[in-house]
Order: sequence, then structure tokens, then C-alpha cells
Amino acid sequence: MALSRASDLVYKNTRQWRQTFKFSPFIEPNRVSYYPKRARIGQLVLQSNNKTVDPLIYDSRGRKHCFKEVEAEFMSSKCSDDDSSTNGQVSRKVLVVLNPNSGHGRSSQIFRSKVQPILQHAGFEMDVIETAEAGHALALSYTIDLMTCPNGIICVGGDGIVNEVINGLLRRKDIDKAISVPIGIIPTGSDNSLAWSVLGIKDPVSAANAIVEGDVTSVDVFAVRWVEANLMQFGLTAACFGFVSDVLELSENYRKYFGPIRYLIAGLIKFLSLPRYIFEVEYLPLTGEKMKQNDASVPRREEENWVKRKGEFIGILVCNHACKTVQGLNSQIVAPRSVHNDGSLDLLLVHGSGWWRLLVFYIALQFGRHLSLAFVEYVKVKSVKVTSTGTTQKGCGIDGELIYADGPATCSLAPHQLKLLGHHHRKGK
Ligand SMILES: Nc1ncnc2c1ncn2[C@@H]1O[C@H](COP(=O)(O)OP(=O)(O)OP(=O)(O)O)[C@@H](O)[C@H]1O
Repeated sequence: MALSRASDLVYKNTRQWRQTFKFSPFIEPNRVSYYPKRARIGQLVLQSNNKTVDPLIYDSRGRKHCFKEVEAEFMSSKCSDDDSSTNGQVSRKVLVVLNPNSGHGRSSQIFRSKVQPILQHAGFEMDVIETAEAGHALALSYTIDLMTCPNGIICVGGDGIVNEVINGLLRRKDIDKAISVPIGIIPTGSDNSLAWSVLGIKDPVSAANAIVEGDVTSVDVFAVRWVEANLMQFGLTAACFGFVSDVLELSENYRKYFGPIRYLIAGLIKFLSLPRYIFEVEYLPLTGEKMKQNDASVPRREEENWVKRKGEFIGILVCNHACKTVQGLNSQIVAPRSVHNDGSLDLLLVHGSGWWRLLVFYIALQFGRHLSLAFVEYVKVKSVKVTSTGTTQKGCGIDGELIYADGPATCSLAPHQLKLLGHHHRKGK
């Protein structure tokens, strides 16, 4: 059988059950009565409401499809799982990593009052660790015995704490085991772009419910490498250079007093004293088929079609998903064609300099019109190499965290995907 169980859930005190399997329709397509052409790896969800069985397939883009045949093997698997539950409840062991400093500094209070009761009621066994400083979450996920949290690591905070956790996991020697541990996100940070863009979730209670449901969504991971500095950093959201990374740097000065609106204040100050950013950018466009996951260490061969751009750029953004921001208008989607698991990155180059151009870009972005601007270049890529040739800044923002390193930075997909706890949010839903 070409199916493996991804998660399961038995609701307490009811006869309802729900099971999720990963499936690969290309392995045994004849078993599936109808499957979508574009499905690669998806999930089959069987759920029962006491009497009816309502099997559904979610393809890799999160769309729902009917599945007419219910395999007997699913049913027997379901029965054996029921046996392993206690009082109709399956216990799940997770590690909770909480950044007490994130957002307005109330993540601890929000977690304990609103989220913990939901998880406890659903039978989660939790070790809750509050981070003491930056870097603590990375050290934890790098060193933790994964047997103590087989059902997930739940990050409470912003995109930064998730970034630390994945950087710890992806640096482990037992990487295969590490990437099988799903990541949950309770969004209490200043901006939780990952949870909002990929899962369609922006509040902690919805996030807790999504975690309880037990679905998982695979996401690509990108890596930024600075060969000269012998440094590499993983990310799930975006890498940025130019104006945005300068705003990130400045905004840290205002974290204590202004919380989430620090980005707006720093953006305004930077806007009024806008420097000129000069870069050399080379990118390898995505041609034809989706890039294979293990093609991540893209060899830089001359015969490949690298495209070169040199000059002034207000900003350079390399996006792994649509990059919506919780703080902007709903229509603000930085990389509207980006898909979180399509094996490619979306590059946005904002050419030129000057406050007027920045203002036009910012307003157009709010209304989702930025891609039609003549000075904006948007392209799907396999890899991007960015070299700062000016003196204005050297920082690179990755998932909202600033990294300083000398020399060219190369951004490409990592060989592994990670799993997020929660179901992919479909467009228009
Ligand atoms: N206890 C702590 N004290 C100070 N900084 C911390 C602590 N724990 C984590 N950090 C650091 O705080 C930074 C921001 O964390 P996080 O992303 O969770 O919150 P946020 O900045 O409010 O949200 P966002 O990144 O989405 O804007 C990260 O760089 C992280 O390393």
C-alpha cells in the first residue's frame, strides 16, 4: 500500500474519528478512483461522523477531491489506532518553545490562558520552555532528544522563533528524524507571515485548533550561504536585501517601546533618509519543470542561464511563499505567484532608488498592483546570488532576522522540506 499515516485524531467522548494519510498518487494511481492531474504528494483524510464515512483527498495545493473507494486496509489501521488510545483520546507529546519577548510581550499570558487549555483538552503532553535570550530556541531544537517530542515542536512567538527552531533542526546529525518532527506555530509575534500566508491563520486560538486537528502541510526550505564567511542560514519565508533589511535593523531599537508598530516607525525614518543601495544580482530562472527537491545545491555552471543585473535597487526580496503580512492590508501580498511547496523561489527586484519610487512601490503593494510597475522585476528562480557593491549596508534579513556577513550571498532551496502543523489555506477560502 502506498500510504503512510501522517497523523490521527480521536475526539474525546465521541465516536467521531479522523485519520490523515500521506499519499503519492503516482505510485499506485489505479487505487485512486479520481485524482487530480497536478497532485504530487497530498493527504487522504478519512473522517466519520458516527455513521457516515466521508473520505476526501487534499492535493498538494490544498484543494479537496472526492475519493470513492475506501480501502479496507484504512479501516483496519483505524481500528488498531483506536486500541492504542486511552479513554478515546490519543496522547501526543510536543515541545512548546515560547518567546516571552515576542509581539507585545504577552505571548506567555496568551499561551497559558487561551492555547494551553485547548491543547490539554485534546490530550497533548507538553513540555513548555520559555526562551531566556536570542539563540536559546536554536540551541534547544539542536540538542533536544527528539523522542521527547515526536508529535511536534510548537513555536509561540513570531517568525523569528520559528526560524531559530528550524535552524537548530536542520543542523542536526539525525536530520532525517529531525525533519519528520512537525512544527506548530502559535502566532503571538509582531508579524507572523508564515502562519498567515501558508496556513491562513493569524490568531492563537485558530492556530491551536489547527494543531489539534493534526493535519500537516509541507513547506520548502531555503538556505542562504556566504561562502567567504563560511556561514549558512535556513529560512521559510523570505530573504531580503536593501531597504527592508535596513528597516529591520532600525526597528530593533524601537522593539521595547513600540512593539509591532516598530516596523512602521523604522520604515518612516528610513524612508526620510533613504540611502542608495547598489548591488550585483545574478539569478538562475526556473525553466520548465519544477525543480527537484534534491537539486538544492545548484551547481553554478557557466552553460546555465544565469541572468545578471547590476546597479541601484531599492530592495531585493527572495520569497518562499506569498509573504502576506499581518500588519498590511489584506490585499498586500508581496509574492502573489509564490507557492510554499513548489520547489522554486520567487525573486522580486525593485530597481532604482529615491523616495518617490519607494512610495509608489509601497502604495501599489498595498493594493496588489506592484508587479505591474515598470521598475519591478518578478521572476521564479532556482537560485539567486546577491553581492553588495555599495557601502550603505551589508545586512540580509531572513524571516525577519538580520544576518551580517561579508561577501556574496547565495540563496537557493535546501534539500529538505519541513512539515507545519495545520492545513494549507486555499486561495479564496
Ligand atoms: N527571551 C528572549 N529575549 C530576547 N530575545 C529573544 C528571546 N527569545 C527569542 N528572542 C529573539 O527575539 C527575536 C524576535 O522573535 P519573534 O520573531 O518570536 O518575535 P517578534 O519579533 O515579535 O515577531 P516577528 O519576528 O514575527 O516580527 C528573534 O530574533 C529571537 O531570536
